[in-house]
Amino acid sequence: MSALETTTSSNTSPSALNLGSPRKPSSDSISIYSPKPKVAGNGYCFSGPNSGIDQSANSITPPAHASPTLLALNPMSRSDSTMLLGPEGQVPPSILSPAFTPPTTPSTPLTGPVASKNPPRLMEELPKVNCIVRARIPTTTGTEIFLHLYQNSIDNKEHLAIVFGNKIRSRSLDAPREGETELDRMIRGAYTGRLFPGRTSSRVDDSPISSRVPSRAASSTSLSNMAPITQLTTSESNIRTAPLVRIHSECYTGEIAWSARCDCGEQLDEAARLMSLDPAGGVVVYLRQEGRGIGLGEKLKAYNLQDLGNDTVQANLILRHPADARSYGLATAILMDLESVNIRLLTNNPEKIAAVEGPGKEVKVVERVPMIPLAWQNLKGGVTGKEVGDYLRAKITQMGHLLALPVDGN
Ligand SMILES: Nc1nc2c(ncn2[C@@H]2O[C@H](COP(=O)(O)OP(=O)(O)OP(=O)(O)O)[C@@H](O)[C@H]2O)c(=O)[nH]1
Repeated sequence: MSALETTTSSNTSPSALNLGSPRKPSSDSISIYSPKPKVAGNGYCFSGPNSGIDQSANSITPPAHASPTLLALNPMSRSDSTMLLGPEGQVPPSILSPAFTPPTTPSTPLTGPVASKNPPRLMEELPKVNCIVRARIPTTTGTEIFLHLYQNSIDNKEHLAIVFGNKIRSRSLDAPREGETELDRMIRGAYTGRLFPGRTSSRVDDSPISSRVPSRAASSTSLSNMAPITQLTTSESNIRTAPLVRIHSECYTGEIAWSARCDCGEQLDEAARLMSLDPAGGVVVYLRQEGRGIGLGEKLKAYNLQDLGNDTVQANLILRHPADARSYGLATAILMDLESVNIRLLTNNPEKIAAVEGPGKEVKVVERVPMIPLAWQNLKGGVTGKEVGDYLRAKITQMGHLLALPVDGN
């Protein structure tokens, strides 16, 4: 199913997929922890020599780039821990991973001003990015998008920019490459207008007017679903011309596997819908930061910990990951490459707003556009169920997301 279809997760309730509901930790579930730890002071130690656990791993030291959330919620420093608890009310080391697994996207210590509950991890220097190919994608909704594939100087992942509208261009893509022919340029997508059989020049849009990229932005399609906006300081005209931007972290489960544990698929669809209607165009910067940067395997472990009664933040911490292992330097660099430096950012995440602006304020968020879950607006197509409700609540209460809980508390 296309990520742009608005019905991705709508009718997929956990019960329809025969998923069990999360269990609260009970004395029964505690008994599965093996070997049984012996409490020593505030920590644990093992009596058996074959525990298989590195003793030094029993004290949890947050990684260097851990956000203050991690420090605050470090299970061994919390007297009121509500996490998966051992017999003495503490986290049994048998469920702690023996070592911290580095996040998949590098992050660096904080340098910028603190503007949110979880201060942003700003890279001291922006990574270098290079758009190596771009292609037109006609989509199932009728909107045409231009998919830009990026290489970068800090990881080997293929991060993407999904561009809506025909005003936004990549500087690195358009730059001439030594020795290339016009055909080479067209093959890598460095052309203006659109391709058609027999086209010979990349630079001149010699296509018939009737075949130019259709724009739904100019149509009279209703914007009634559009979320209310929170205005930041800048002139009205700046806001009107700034493209709508979504910095979206990869979520295999929410975008491909119909998961109703999160609203990621819904957010991607909604961002695409809004951008397809916006006269200023839009960009989805799609970062390969699965599981808030911890990777799919670790996220799946986190889901099991959530079914054992922990919330999304606690599960990460038990696995010795930061609550959020992402950084956004790549997004900043990609937006600069797309010459989109004044942006309207679709997010509820205060950390993302501050971080995407970059260490030298290379990008400016002139407006934040909230992403209110569709179900909370009584709109169709939203993800519903206990798991997504718990997840959204934890993002508000634990991660400071700028979202008001619905009045009925669901
Ligand atoms: N570790 C972990 N990652 C999750 C979980 N649920 C979703 N994710 C990942 O979280 C990322 C999406 O982040 P969100 O917190 O939804 O959104 P955000 O980007 O911080 O904020 P918004 O811009 O407001 O959506 C994706 O990479 C998902 O794979 C979870 O329970 N645990």
